[in-house]
Amino acid sequence: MTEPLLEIENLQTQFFTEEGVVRAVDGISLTVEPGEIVGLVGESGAGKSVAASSILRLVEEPGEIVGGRISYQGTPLVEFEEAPDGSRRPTDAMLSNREMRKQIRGREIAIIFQDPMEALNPVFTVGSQLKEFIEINREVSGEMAREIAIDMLREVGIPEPKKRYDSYPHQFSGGMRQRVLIAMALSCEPNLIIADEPTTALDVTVEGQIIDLVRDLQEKYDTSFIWVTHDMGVVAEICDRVNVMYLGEIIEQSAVDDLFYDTKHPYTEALLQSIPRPDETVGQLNPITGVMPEAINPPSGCRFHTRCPDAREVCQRAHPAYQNVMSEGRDHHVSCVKYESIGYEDSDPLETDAAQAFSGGIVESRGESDD
Ligand SMILES: Nc1ncnc2c1ncn2[C@@H]1O[C@H](COP(=O)(O)OP(=O)(O)OP(=O)(O)O)[C@@H](O)[C@H]1O
Ligand code: NI
Repeated sequence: MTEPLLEIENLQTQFFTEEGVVRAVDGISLTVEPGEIVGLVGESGAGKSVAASSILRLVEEPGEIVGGRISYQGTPLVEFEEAPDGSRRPTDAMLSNREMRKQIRGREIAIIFQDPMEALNPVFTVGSQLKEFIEINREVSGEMAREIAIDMLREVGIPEPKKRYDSYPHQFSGGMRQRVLIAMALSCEPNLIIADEPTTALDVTVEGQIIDLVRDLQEKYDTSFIWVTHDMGVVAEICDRVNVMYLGEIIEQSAVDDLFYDTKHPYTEALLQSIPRPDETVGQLNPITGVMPEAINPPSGCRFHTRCPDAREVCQRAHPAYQNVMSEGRDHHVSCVKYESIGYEDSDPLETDAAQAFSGGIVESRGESDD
């Protein structure tokens, strides 16, 4: 087997706030193989963006990566060891901030954010920003960088790229701006692009066009992607493998078809139930009941037990192990008490929002964060 392009082991990222410690990413592990599109899916607040920015060590204050390991082609981007006094410190091998900036960001791993207006400066032309990015990250300048920039604009489907080079970001539509960001990410020919909900702000037609574009470019350049989304429909269209996140943890991970056709975790099941289908009216949709609890004080045992239709008494005590249960010979990881022999079968059912909803009761949102 070839070495994975990116390997994340037991990554933990926390925010130290006045209210307490937010365990935004709480021990996730995943790999990205060369040429693969790996999905990271889950509801708002699951920790997807924090996980994505941790990879490039772009976590903002008061956040900090506090544990685990990330390696890119064998080079440690994040790595800790125990100091003689028992505290935790970065290893000598872990890249410095300067090395991250000079060697990794942009050149090896690029990131595309949800909001192109935030990434593009409104006072400079689209072309000049793309050109500058190319000059900083590749050993080219002047006319050569300009030509590469125009080629990239053409490559991502911007019509009349020579003319549009001199346009300002506000003269582009949302979809076109997102194409510019994809051009920017691709322009340094990175091996991995992290795309954090790049199509969420776009309408469905434009979203479809961007997804087609990414699929074509992926085939042409063999770039790997980590695709962050809350939309299982997008996962089905674009991903090879998927990680499902809930409250800072990955609770299921498998090949995309196995996730859809051999679903193991009740949370994944609930996410799949909530995808709108053309043959169903909105009334038939099955939204997931309740809201995700706060990461600052997650539920005991299985973190999903408060909303799980299958929850039993044991689920509020036992934190399920993350284990490989296989789908027809392929790796399929899940953390759910049902797959352990710790007495799920003999345990009494729990009254949860979801259990009530499934028996026809009225579901009340238990959201407390907004009031
Ligand atoms: N700067 C911050 N300070 C404190 N907590 C933060 C900060 N940024 C993120 N968090 C917390 O970290 C957790 C994970 O947030 P994150 O943005 O990664 O979620 P997400 O899965 O990307 O959600 P969305 O789909 O809404 O983008 C949340 O509980 C969030 O409140
Ligand atoms: Ni996010």
